[in-house]
Amino acid sequence: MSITATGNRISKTEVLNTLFLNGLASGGAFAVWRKPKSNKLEFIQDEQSAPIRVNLELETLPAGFLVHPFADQEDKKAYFIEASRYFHFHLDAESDIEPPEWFSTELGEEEEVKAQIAELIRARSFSQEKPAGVCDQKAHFLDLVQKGIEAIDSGLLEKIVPARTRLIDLPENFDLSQTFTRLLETYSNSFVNFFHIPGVGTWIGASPEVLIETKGDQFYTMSLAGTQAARGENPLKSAAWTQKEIEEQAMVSRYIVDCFKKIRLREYEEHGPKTVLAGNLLHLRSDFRVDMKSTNFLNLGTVMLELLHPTSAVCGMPRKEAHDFLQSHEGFDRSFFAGFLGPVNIQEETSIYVNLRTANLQGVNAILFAGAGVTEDSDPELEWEETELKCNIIGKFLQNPFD
Ligand SMILES: C=C(O[C@H]1C=CC=C(C(=O)O)[C@@H]1O)C(=O)O
Repeated sequence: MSITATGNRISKTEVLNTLFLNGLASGGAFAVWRKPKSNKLEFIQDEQSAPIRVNLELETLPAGFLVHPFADQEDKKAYFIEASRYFHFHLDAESDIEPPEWFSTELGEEEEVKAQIAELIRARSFSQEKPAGVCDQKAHFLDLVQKGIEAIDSGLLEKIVPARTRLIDLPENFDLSQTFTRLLETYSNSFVNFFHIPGVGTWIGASPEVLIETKGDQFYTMSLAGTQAARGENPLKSAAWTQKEIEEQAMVSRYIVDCFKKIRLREYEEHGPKTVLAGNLLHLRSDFRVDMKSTNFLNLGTVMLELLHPTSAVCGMPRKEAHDFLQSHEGFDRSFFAGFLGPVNIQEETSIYVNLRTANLQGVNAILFAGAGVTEDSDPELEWEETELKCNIIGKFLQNPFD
């Protein structure tokens, strides 16, 4: 198989293999993603090998891809993949993809290419700067949830979102393009993403949660919480939510409204909550929209990014106490899990997502992450099961993408 001339029919797998191989072989940073409900696959590459960090002033940044860990950063900066190359194509168009000049890379046989990508991942995916910690003991997580419930009962917290990890082996014949393809197919409502920043991290995920989005004059955010497995013919219609889940999601909405209040923003639209599907899971979601022009908040993206992260969907309430609680008791570094990531100023849109349903590739292993919203009515065993479901979202496709 070779991709050479413009006008060639290029399959999805060929495109993905080319993007991953080019990106990993370049020695620089790159990201590949597809936004929720979109058919557009996007690729960005920064060929310089030293990672860049930038201030979070979204409106002044060039086109690029932002990646920020869960933890607050002393310098208030985030990693940035600046677009020295940007490319997109439509996934439903199997033909007539006009590959750009640099795309004309001769690839070998598909099996050989897969093996090369797997080899490069093994060699390049170690993160020296922010290796994610591993904490996968069930007993530890149950104890953590119990401590969270006690902290809520004592009045210290209203809500807490403890997380855990699961360490898995990547298969010998690990197939990154097929894994990514399966995520694209299965999670059409999610932000399917992969990024590699040399020495910093290599992550793959399918996030259902927008943190902030700006398109022209419009600003969007959402509150997402409550989880159950999708069941039956029409899972969206038949879902019933418990009081615990309704309150858990309402707290995330309240957190967003409190942020609006802090900046005296009074004109916003709130829709929901409604039940939404993220692959085989259901969540409760409310959507918020603000007209940045009529409210005279042209930098609302930047302002809200600072106020919202970490939301009470991934940390808890009140924010500081919840953050301190997790630092003291969780037992591992979340690294980029529950941080945020996404494209900035690409075709006048900025879309930043919470980094959920994600895995950190580390050589021959992957670390999966999942958290669960805990309120006073939580049952530790059920919260553990919820994290199992969330870990499976990425885990099953890393281990067996042909299933
Ligand atoms: C923290 C996670 O999910 C959040 C988003 C949606 C539903 C959640 C929940 O039901 O607990 C979490 O707040 C995760 O996926 O690891």
